[in-house]
Amino acid sequence: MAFKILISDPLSEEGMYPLLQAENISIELATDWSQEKLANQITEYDALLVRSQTQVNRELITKATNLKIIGRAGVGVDNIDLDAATEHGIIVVNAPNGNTNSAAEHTMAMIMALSRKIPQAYLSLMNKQWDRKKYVGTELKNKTLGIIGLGRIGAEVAYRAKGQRMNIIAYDPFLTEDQAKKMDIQYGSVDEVLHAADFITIHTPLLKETRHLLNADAFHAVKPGVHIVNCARGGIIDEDALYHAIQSKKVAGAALDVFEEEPFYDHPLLELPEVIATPHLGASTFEAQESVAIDVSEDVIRFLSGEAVRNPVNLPSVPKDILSQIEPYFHLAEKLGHFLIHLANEPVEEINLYYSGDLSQTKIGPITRNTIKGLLTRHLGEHVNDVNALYLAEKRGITVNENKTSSTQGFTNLLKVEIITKSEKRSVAGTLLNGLGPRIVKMDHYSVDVTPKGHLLVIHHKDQPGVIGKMGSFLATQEINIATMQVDRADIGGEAIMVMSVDRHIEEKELRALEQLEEIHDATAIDL
Ligand SMILES: NC(=O)C1=CN([C@@H]2O[C@H](COP(=O)(O)OP(=O)(O)OC[C@H]3O[C@@H](n4cnc5c(N)ncnc54)[C@H](O)[C@@H]3O)[C@@H](O)[C@H]2O)C=CC1
Ligand SMILES: O=C(O)CCC(=O)C(=O)O
Repeated sequence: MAFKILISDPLSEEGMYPLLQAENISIELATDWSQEKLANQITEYDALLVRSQTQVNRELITKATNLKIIGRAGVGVDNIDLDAATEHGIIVVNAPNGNTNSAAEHTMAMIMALSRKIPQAYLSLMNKQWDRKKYVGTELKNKTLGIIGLGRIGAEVAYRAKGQRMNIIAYDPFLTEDQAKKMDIQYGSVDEVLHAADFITIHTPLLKETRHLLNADAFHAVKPGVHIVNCARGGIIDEDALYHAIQSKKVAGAALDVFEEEPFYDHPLLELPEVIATPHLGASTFEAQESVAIDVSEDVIRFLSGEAVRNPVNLPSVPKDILSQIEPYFHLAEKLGHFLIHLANEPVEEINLYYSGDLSQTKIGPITRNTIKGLLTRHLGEHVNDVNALYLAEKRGITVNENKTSSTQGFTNLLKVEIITKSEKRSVAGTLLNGLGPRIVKMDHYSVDVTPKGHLLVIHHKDQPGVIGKMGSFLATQEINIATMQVDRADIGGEAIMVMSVDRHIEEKELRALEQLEEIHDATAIDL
């Protein structure tokens, strides 16, 4: 059978070589097609290969009635509607490693161009001016580089910046102090990075939690005269806030490779002389493009020939017959993982899973992997799946232990998940209640009965009369409706918890306002 492959963003010709060599595959280039033409023609194709430009949205996917695989030649899959692809049974693969080096080099080029005002000086020279006073720069040596997101690219930037004799302070939710020490860099919280850095560079994915990570509050906290670099994703910086921070001279300059909306032909930030920019060129080198194109081409060929792919983004790895036996536990496990990671105040070093009752008789490997997936997705994004979850945990130095126990604590099946960080142990346990579905029944040493779905609010507070009333009034003033509420306490008058399910997402600033109430120790919002 011959397969038809459509390539809708420019890919390296050398990188397409595996496809050109493969039997039974024909390629069509659609780099100049409009989104409309793409939507009209997509039904003819078995595979679609893209970079970051093509918007593989639900509308396109719905029309792609023959599509089996989407290959993303690069890391970020935010231009692909993964839920729609999964619903339509289309596998998405990416190339997470091929452009790391180029993106790190581009970041260094941006840092250096920014510190020495090279683009501005070049423009001035092109305008026939020889101005040596205006373009006095700043040395990098002995300056502090703050790195937010120390994954593949962030870590490569750290190595290179050390070569410039910069001091490095970094924050990543998976970075421990020990790991930082081994890399000879300083470990810091986001606030510490903001306060200490002369240059701040971001290398996180764009996630719910990283959207507008650098906002007006963050620019308020930074050192005056800081330089900002973003070669990760537009949207991680609040562009309006950056504009005002530069205008007020709090931020001395910014180097941007990525923007909230791309492409654009006119952008307010580019009217500021302190801003230098490139049109999303981080991965645009011959080497990176060849490498990512080869990686996705090979995965597409593997998939169309019935072989296992190397970089699946949304592929369920569990065979259908096993999945049908464990499916309800599978979902419970992912929710438990996702719930628990929100209780971690420090990087997780160890994850322990305790299976008991009926669960100890089932195949637990896939359930463990889905728990880890639930835990990691919060910070690593949608490319974590049950195929790569254990590998990604190991890469971050997290130990995973599975245990089968006979202690069912009265439930016919129970999965307890425990995380250990440098200074604490947190846990959550869940069960499948016959006829009632999944429930979270323990949070640390407290007993609860919570359906793991929707918007949850977890509060630690002092057990005393009136707290529940105060909470209710506060939420009412924010027009947040409470659907269910659970309360438990350690001792009368001691530490207590409330777990509520509410009708909408609770914003960070609402949580901080809640914590201003005297009896509330901390408030956490979890969307499951
Ligand atoms: N400009 C360009 O052309 C390119 C951009 N990228 C983008 O660069 C970014 C980083 O890519 P990789 O390093 O390959 O990804 P990665 O997955 O290896 O690293 C991302 C890191 O961000 C961390 N993180 C998540 N939430 C965080 C938070 N709230 N605060 C601090 N750290 C957080 C994660 O723990 C992880 O270690 C992605 O957004 C990717 O799409 C990647 C390649 C080229
Ligand atoms: O395809 C490109 O050039 C963009 C690369 C990128 O942003 C990524 O891999 O996340």
